[in-house]
Amino acid sequence: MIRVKVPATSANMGAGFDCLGIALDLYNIIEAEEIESGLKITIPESDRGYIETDERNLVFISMKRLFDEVGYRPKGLHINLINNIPITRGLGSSAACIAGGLVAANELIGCPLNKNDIIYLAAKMDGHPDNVLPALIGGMTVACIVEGEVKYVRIDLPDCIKLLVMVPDFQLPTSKARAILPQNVPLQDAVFNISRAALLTASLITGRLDNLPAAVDDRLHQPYRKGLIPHWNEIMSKMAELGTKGTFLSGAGPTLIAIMDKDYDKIRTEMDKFLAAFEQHWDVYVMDVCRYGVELLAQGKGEIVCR
Ligand SMILES: Nc1ncnc2c1ncn2[C@@H]1O[C@H](COP(=O)(O)OP(=O)(O)OP(=O)(O)O)[C@@H](O)[C@H]1O
Ligand SMILES: N[C@@H](CCO)C(=O)O
Repeated sequence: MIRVKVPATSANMGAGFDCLGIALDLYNIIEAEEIESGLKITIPESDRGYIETDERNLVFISMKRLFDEVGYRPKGLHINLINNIPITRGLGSSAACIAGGLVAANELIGCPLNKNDIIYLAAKMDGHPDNVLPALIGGMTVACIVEGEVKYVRIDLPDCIKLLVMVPDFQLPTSKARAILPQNVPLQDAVFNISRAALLTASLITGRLDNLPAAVDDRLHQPYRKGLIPHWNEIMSKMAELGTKGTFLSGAGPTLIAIMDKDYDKIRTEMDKFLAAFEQHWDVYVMDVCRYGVELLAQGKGEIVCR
């Protein structure tokens, strides 16, 4: 039996559409073993109706993709899923299936693929590397796909940074949140975003946290998606008033994330109270960045897979 622990992730971080991402201290566990025949997928009772338990399950699809890639045919497969990452909320639940499923399959058959093979396969499956890469290697990642390879840098953020993660009680499929984006954007909007994505990355590397509220601003996706998030403007104003270092839509939404460098619990309590006035229910968490990405769990100990 292989056990893999894979983190939630937040893509885009405002301006870095499809290229920036960060791993969060919140995990799913995938257990997998080869059995004599058939496919058996077990999931938590609370996920019934949300997650498929047949060949359409994304963990199975990802494992099969790796087996096909190396020409391996398992006799049968048992997959057990322990899920903590909210589904379809912009916290990389699908990327966790892809990253965790590929790593579990690779480990199950003696690691025929190396780290870079897995990163590329995962990015191809998800269509962009901004969730799967931090899920695999942890930290904050900057990445693009170039000629059959993912070119990337992994960044450790300053220790004082924690994230306020605000998860509403409704789902927003990535497919729906991508379908509303325009196919072309004005040159000024492209310049607006590349300048801020570069500023965000450079500021996080050098500790210039004062730049962050401006650096997470975006014109490529949030202006189109914010209509899908009730009370967007009020929430953004409140976050600025509380002195956070910038708030952004997590991935395709609907979760919102604020960067904090102090007063973590005070801000969480304030936001909890503020959001309670709205008709949707919001769960509000303070989360650390996950530094290591996917881990192989063996006898209670974690082993980092993608060093
Ligand atoms: N634990 C899981 N097991 C199997 N399938 C899952 C699991 N979690 C998510 N999925 C699949 O992924 C789909 C959600 O993917 P989607 O890209 O819409 O949201 P997300 O990954 O949570 O958000 P984002 O990509 O914005 O971070 C679900 O509908 C389901 O098919
Ligand atoms: N970059 C992606 C992340 C969600 O998969 C998006 O914003 O659509």
